[in-house]
Amino acid sequence: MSQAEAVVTKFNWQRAVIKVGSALIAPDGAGCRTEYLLALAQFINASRRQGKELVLVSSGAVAAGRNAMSAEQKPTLAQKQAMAAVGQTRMMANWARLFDFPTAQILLTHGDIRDRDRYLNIKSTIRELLAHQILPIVNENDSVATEELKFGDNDNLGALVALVADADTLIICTDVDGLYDADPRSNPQARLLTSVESVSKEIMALAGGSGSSVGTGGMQTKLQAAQKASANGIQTLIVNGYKAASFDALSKGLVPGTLFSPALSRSGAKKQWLRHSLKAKGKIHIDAGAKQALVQRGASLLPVGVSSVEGQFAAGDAVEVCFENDLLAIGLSLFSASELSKIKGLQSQQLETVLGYAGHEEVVHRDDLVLL
Ligand SMILES: Nc1ncnc2c1ncn2[C@@H]1O[C@H](COP(=O)(O)OP(=O)(O)O)[C@@H](O)[C@H]1O
Ligand SMILES: N[C@@H](CCC(=O)OP(=O)(O)O)C(=O)O
Repeated sequence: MSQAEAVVTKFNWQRAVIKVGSALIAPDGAGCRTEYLLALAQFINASRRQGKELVLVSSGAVAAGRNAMSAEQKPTLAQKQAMAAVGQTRMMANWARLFDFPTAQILLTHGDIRDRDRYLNIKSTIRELLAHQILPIVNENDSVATEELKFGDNDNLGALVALVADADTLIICTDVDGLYDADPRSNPQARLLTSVESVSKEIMALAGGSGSSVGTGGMQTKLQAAQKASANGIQTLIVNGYKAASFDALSKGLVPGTLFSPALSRSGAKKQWLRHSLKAKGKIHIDAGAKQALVQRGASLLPVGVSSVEGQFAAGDAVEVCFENDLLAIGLSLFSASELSKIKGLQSQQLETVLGYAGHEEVVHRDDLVLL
């Protein structure tokens, strides 16, 4: 399908994670530039003015720090980690120049996402930054990531961030127009696929590795990310970040590259995850006022509406939310059963005195709650 036909596809979104590859940050293979980031920054500005929310996942720390060190053509892992440590601050300064609102840095390892407490903290941090109109910029914490702690590539990190940030869309900006039926660098006859319903084995087989000197993973990791996102009800777009026209199209709700459909709705995916992947560890019984807030207003569950707690669960565990013994919802509790027993029925401003620390205001945040 031609590029002209490609822009006919439309898409809707409200909260997106935009992943930017090293090639856009460091088009010369080292250092960082704003040349290819201006159109993206304009898109971010325009989208925010429309009330949409964005999180950036930015690669490029290693490339941005490359010039600061004398290293061989093929640096060792330790050298790359040192380059990332230098480059990360340079890259953040480069991003900050593009926006007249605050940006925030979040560096993650795989271990952070696997650890329940850290996972919840990352989730709350992103939520809070978005609520304050601050742009979170995420990268892998390259200086501390060892093999077993590594995401390895920022495409898969992008999919996980989309999940943690509760985004509906993942936009991967790279140096080609989207997914082709063969690597376009080596096959000039390759054709662009404008939409993909499901990331099947056949689709996976189309992807090759990275063609650039700074990229990691090539199209393979982008398809893995699209697969992960799709299974979690998140749509993925792969677009050419070098072209300002890509961002013009995105601003108009048009797809300038390849659109991967979600396998199910976001709420359906959440429900499946909460019901089947996570076994509920306990029950929270709520009063009539809380039931009304949850069902009619889609509100978060606050301690004031909790009447009793059943079972032993830790913060981050899945729990059932019940009203008069009817199962109403399932969600992730931000408090352990013992903490919740102490704060049930209390107003938000009383929590700190009882718990001895200022914690979450909600027991179950509405983003982590599915009505049944
Ligand atoms: N089927 C394919 N369609 C498009 N690009 C492909 C395909 N197979 C391999 N590639 C390569 O993937 C590269 C993009 O991945 P990568 O270099 O890792 O970029 P980034 O730094 O944006 O993550 C393209 O430049 C292209 O050479
Ligand atoms: N964390 C690394 C990025 C690794 C990576 O996935 O790069 P890319 O393929 O350009 O998205 C860095 O900041 O250099």
